[in-house]
Amino acid sequence: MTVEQARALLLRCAQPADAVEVELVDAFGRRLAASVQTEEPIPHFRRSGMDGYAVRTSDLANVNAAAPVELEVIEHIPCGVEPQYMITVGKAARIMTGAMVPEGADAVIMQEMTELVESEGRSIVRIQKKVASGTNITPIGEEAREGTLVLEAGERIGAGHTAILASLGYSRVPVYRKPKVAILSTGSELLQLSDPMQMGKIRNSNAYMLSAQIIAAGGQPQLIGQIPDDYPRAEQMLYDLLSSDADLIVTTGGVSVGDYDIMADFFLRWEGTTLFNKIAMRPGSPTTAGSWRNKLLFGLSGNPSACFVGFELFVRPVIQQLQGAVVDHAQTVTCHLAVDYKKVNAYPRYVRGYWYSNGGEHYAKPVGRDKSSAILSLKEANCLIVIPPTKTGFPAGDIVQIIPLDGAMSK
Ligand SMILES: Nc1nc2c(c(=O)[nH]1)N[C@H]1C(S)=C(S)[C@@H](COP(=O)(O)OP(=O)(O)OC[C@H]3O[C@@H](n4cnc5c(N)ncnc54)[C@H](O)[C@@H]3O)O[C@H]1N2
Ligand code: MOO
Ligand SMILES: [Mg+2]
Repeated sequence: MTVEQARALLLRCAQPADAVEVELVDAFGRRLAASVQTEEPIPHFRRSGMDGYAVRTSDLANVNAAAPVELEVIEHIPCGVEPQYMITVGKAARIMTGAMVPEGADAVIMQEMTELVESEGRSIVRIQKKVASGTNITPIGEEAREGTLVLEAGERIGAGHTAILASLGYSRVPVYRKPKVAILSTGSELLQLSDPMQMGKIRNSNAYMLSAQIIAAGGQPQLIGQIPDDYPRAEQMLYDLLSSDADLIVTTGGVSVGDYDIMADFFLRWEGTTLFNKIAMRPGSPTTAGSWRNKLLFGLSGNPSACFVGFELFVRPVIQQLQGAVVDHAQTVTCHLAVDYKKVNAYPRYVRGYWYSNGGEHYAKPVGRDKSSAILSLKEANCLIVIPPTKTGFPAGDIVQIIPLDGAMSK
């Protein structure tokens, strides 16, 4: 099965979770659970774009430096105040940026183009230049008419979304619930983080790496712990988790063909439907997944880098779709290979890489050690470079696609 086929199968099984309401200040990074329309036009009143004077341009039709026009200033209009008077022939109003333009006025002339004269207790503004009708006035509805769809369900709330929600009066926002993702690690070699090192054993790094990846994807990780490679115990634990309130279950380790690869056995024997247990890719070829009563169970590889890649390609899009995101395909960026890639591959390879721009072009190069068992190179990677199957490798300069790793598998 190809990566694309496997993703399509998984995404067919993932329905958005229910919605919850959160305070607007807590909504950043969450996904909207409802679309948002304007109730009023934006802006909802004619707004001045400058500090100056609201005028009738017909009063300035014949104005020039030799023949200035003098208008009587009948009102001062600060922001937030409704004007009291209409501007009629020969009149003007002092007005501030953001304030409501009075009836009758059809332009705002900026203060720097005018001169204010006080004469017999009256304020007179002297103008020497013409302005076009509409100058420095933002018309009603310039940005959006009443009833405009401004945000769609599933969009991720950023700073701009927050400004829109605030201006529309959303102190609380409907967002999708964070999917709960249970993480279970398998392996008799696994130590707790605080355990002293023992010969032949390792600490359980995958669970914590996955926890970080789940948070980055918008999910809520549940660290269930680790179990030895003991089939009856694993089976009991897995059915308990499948019946729990977790939205997804992710396991690590034990999916290959080894004597103690208990997850591979489980996926052969369980009551659920195994969607795939082998993917045409490296690393992570033994990545396995299935569904049990509409709940997905992922068996990711134990090898840290294979586990990482399996999560990015398959679990991340599911977590995103559970929050209403539209996940159609992995979003890739076209780059030049910055160095030769000479490894022979029978399958597409998702190489941990670093991508950057130089002279207006994007480049990507593999980082560190490319082995599935590697841990240290993971922190260097900001992308996965997609290397198609090759018998000869690719020279530097060739075009490749990359998948950015800044949480950007989909918009
Ligand atoms: N004869 C074959 N051997 C292997 C094959 C194969 O096709 N034929 N596939 C290889 C590939 S590819 C991969 S990937 C791995 C998959 O291994 P498993 O998913 O079965 O994982 P384990 O056997 O449990 O462990 C592998 C490796 O990862 C370490 N590990 C496990 N859990 C963790 C953890 N929580 N944190 C950190 N590291 C972990 C474990 O100690 C092992 O070193 O199989 C190849 N073999
Ligand atoms: O598929 Mo394995 O992840 O290459 O090492
Ligand atoms: Mg194994």
